[in-house]
Amino acid sequence: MADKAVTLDELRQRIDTIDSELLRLISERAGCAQQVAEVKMAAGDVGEDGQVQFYRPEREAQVLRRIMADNPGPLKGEEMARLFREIMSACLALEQPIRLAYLGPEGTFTQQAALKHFGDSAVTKPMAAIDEVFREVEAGAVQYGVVPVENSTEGVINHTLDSFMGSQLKISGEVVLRIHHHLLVGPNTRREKISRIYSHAQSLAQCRKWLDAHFPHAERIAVSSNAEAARQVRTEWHSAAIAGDMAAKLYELEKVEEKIEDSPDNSTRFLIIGDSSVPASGDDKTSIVVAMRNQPGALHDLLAPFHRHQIDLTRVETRPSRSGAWNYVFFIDFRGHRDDPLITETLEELRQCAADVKVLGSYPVGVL
Ligand SMILES: O=C(O)C(=O)C[C@]1(C(=O)O)C=C[C@@H](O)C=C1
Repeated sequence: MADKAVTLDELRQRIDTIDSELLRLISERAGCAQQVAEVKMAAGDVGEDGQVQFYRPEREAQVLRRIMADNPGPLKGEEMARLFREIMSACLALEQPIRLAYLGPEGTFTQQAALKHFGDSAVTKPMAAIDEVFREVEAGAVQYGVVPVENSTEGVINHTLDSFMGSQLKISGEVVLRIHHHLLVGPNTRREKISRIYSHAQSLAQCRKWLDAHFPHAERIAVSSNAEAARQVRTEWHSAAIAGDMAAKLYELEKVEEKIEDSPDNSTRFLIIGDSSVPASGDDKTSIVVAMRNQPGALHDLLAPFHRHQIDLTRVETRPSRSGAWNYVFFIDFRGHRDDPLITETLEELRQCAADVKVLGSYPVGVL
């Protein structure tokens, strides 16, 4: 005879017991975090900004990596890490709530990236422009800033690279977000009436083929952000916006069509900027900006130390330097931490041939 099937009531009782256990364990963890705060304060564990370092990016990356590696399933590793991300975010808020500025307005992908990286307990403040995010952090009004730096289809965000040139801020983390664009309309708009489509220029470019195929005659209007596009179309019955989930939710728009981006793996990388250096987490990246003398073979000289030491370059970008016409600087990202002896040696060799080398920061490779 087959085993008696488990009933819904029995399963719910089991879930209740497990939830009580989870509740106890999460509370115990939160109590530990409170003690961590006391230990840090007693030890005077201050960073370069003179403040106690409650937020520890390298430790958070290690916690999340371990959770993903040990996850037994059936939940996916990423899903489990997201749950732990929120637990840690709430634990950090008990130590001291973290304050962030991001490229706004509310509802942008940058806000989504900020919450993905820091969790929902972070206190966030939208800024109107990338350089304002830098200024807000420099002024000490917030501890960290979140800015976009490159998109997989549209390339680098020059404003962000240029802002680093005149700033002493360091990179303390990165977060990569899959970007899904939707065609959104307000409550009184019908699809066949759409004659204008608003979005940020980058998003219009990322959906160009889809727009050519489905709305070849609609006027495309570039505005300052996707969230601004979403705000605008709420009251325009003949208009649609291209924006993401956060903006759709914030402005209560209807999705006429989902995931209209031309490239299925459209993603944007964001940087976390702050005052303090981050110790090694075990899987790190370093970003530097290098000014080369204007002479033949400069690019070769620049890359040679990396090649010699077999260092994995993940990005090389060129930008005009601000010091005069025809002078360029290189933004370089590579695997490894500035405290690794191999990286220290590479940077030393680089300094011998470069006019200037500035380390923007070593930080954990994005986990989520
Ligand atoms: O380990 C620490 O330093 C903590 O403060 C604890 C904790 C956590 O909840 O695990 C919380 C915040 C930090 O950013 C890192 C980790």
